[in-house]
Amino acid sequence: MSATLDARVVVRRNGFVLDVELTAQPGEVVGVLGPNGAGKSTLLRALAGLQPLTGGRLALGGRVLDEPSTAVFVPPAVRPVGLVFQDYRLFPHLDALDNVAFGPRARGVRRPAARATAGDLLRRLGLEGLEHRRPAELSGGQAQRVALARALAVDPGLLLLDEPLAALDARTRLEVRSRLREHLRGVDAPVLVVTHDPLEAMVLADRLVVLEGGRVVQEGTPLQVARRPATQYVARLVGLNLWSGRLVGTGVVELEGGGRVTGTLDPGSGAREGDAVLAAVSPSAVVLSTAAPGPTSARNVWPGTVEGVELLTDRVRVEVGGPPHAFVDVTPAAVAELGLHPGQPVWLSAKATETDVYPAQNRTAAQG
Ligand SMILES: Nc1ncnc2c1ncn2[C@@H]1O[C@H](COP(=O)(O)OP(=O)(O)OP(=O)(O)O)[C@@H](O)[C@H]1O
Repeated sequence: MSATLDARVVVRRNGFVLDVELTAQPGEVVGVLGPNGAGKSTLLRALAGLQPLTGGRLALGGRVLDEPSTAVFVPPAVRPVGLVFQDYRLFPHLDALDNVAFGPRARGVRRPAARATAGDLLRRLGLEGLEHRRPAELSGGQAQRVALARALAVDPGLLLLDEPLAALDARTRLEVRSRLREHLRGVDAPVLVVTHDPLEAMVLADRLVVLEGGRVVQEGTPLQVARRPATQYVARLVGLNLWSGRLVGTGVVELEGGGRVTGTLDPGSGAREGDAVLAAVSPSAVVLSTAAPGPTSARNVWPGTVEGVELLTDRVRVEVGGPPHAFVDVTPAAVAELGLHPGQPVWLSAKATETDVYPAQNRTAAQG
């Protein structure tokens, strides 16, 4: 079935308000990212019908599934929605084939036809030969594919996946992630993948929707989001320094927390003097020194104090209080040579060409 998802999901509960507009095309994979408590699960549950809307409207292919104002509510069991739970929730007493055949059976398809559909799906997902294994006899990655097959068996108009790789160990996750990406590419329905893992979202999704506090704070392709984070949360996820302020000259930003930075502003961005803008720079593009740098080509030079030193896999990330506050990546050798420690005064510099300046309201920009 191929249908467009068109929803405004409003759920009010115990002081928490989720209010999200969401559209997705057949074949499009949308990654929903957000910190704990942002409302990701609530959104997923609302789309599946496990959490009724308190406002708004949910339509799939023009058919209304939930609309409180008109008292329309299609119960989850008969919704054309496939859901893959984080822990898969396969029936332990049924083999893979009957787990997958369950959905069509529950919708009235006769056993031989339901099993034939299930067999086809298991083959498509590379599980031929495992039809008669029970969940306990499958690896994590195989169980995940059975859960995906089960969700696809009802030919869903919308496919939802909740943290699809969370139950796997780190080593398996890498392999399963690329396979899952291929499988999701072949689905002829809008697909929503909820995750708090940015890498998972970037790899699996065509488009990202970032939720914070029940609202969409950013939307765009993985590349747009990674290059131009709209909030501190997103900046942390994609590993960039992000400062907000106002544009006071060509590429010059007066920062909210004090100080100025000069960056590169895309002339097509439409930003004018006085506009709220963001400046982003990679921690690897900031240079740290213990003495004031002499003449330098870097337009941004400022003093700060080391607040923390953290070893990443191959680099050391130094947190420096400003203003502006910054994360700086240095080599482990540099930490030793410079004797970096908390409380130490240092100098930072960053080139204007490495500092990206863009309008703060980039939700609409990212959609274009
Ligand atoms: N069953 C519930 N009853 C009442 N409030 C709830 C319930 N489940 C979640 N909440 C609240 O709703 C808000 C959104 O929670 P939700 O689980 O949707 O966030 P999330 O983004 O999925 O978070 P996480 O990444 O931690 O799973 C939170 O404030 C949470 O405390």
